[in-house]
Amino acid sequence: MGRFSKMHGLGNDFVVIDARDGAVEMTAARAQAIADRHAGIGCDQLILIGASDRADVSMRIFNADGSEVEACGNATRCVPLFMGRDVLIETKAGLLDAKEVEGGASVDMGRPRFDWDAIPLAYAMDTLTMQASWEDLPAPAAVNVGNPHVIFFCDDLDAVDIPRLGPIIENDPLFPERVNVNFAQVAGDNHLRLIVWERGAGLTRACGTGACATAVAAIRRKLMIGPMTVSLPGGDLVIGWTPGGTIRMTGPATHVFDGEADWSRF
Ligand SMILES: N[C@@H](CCC[C@H](N)C(=O)O)C(=O)O
Repeated sequence: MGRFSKMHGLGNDFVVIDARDGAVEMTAARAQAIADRHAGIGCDQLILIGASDRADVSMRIFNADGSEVEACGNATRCVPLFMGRDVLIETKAGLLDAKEVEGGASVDMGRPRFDWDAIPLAYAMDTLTMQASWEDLPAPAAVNVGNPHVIFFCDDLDAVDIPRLGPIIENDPLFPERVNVNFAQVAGDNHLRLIVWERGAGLTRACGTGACATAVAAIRRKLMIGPMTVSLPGGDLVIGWTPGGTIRMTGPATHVFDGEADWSRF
């Protein structure tokens, strides 16, 4: 039997497994089976905490479809809660410093990247105002914050058919590694509304890296200067970034319950 914790950041939920002893062998099929909300435990992402010789711990991230990815902002805020202390975390997106704060955590999410081949896109183009269009959506921006994001600043978020457009854009050949699709609306001074269609997980209540990428794109587009509040369906994050610097994300993290499972059954 192996132990796990069920955690979430603004309703973006995780099964977190301590695999520092190397006892859990994770595959795409196993991650997908555990994440299944009907036949498994259920989560948007499965998080595997491992040993690291460069940081306090390492973190591997699997989407609900089994794909292993580089970054997850909401899960990164859960790690200090899971470990019971501030932690330096080794991820495929680099070393991330996560500190507990009242009700959650604050994380340095590193430097965003904007080159077309760093997103990555299939061919060269400006990533601040992309020459790409999908139906009536405005020209998007693209930002890599460890993982790839495309961001649409919409006049009326409620008028966008996100469940239909999200998967079309996620799987467009312009994005060779697929993409997380962010639909944002300016809601006030230093305030954005955001709904995210996540690569490999679909609509989630919140996406931390999506909030970071969208805040950075809003600052690059000179829509606001930050720090800003990003309001997602699951609640609010505060994101700060100054050009050339790293992104600071602060927000809630919640430990729901602990459980035991026989991983060989998945
Ligand atoms: N929910 C996460 C992002 C998880 C990974 C993403 N779906 C991807 O495929 O890159 C967050 O809070 O950032």
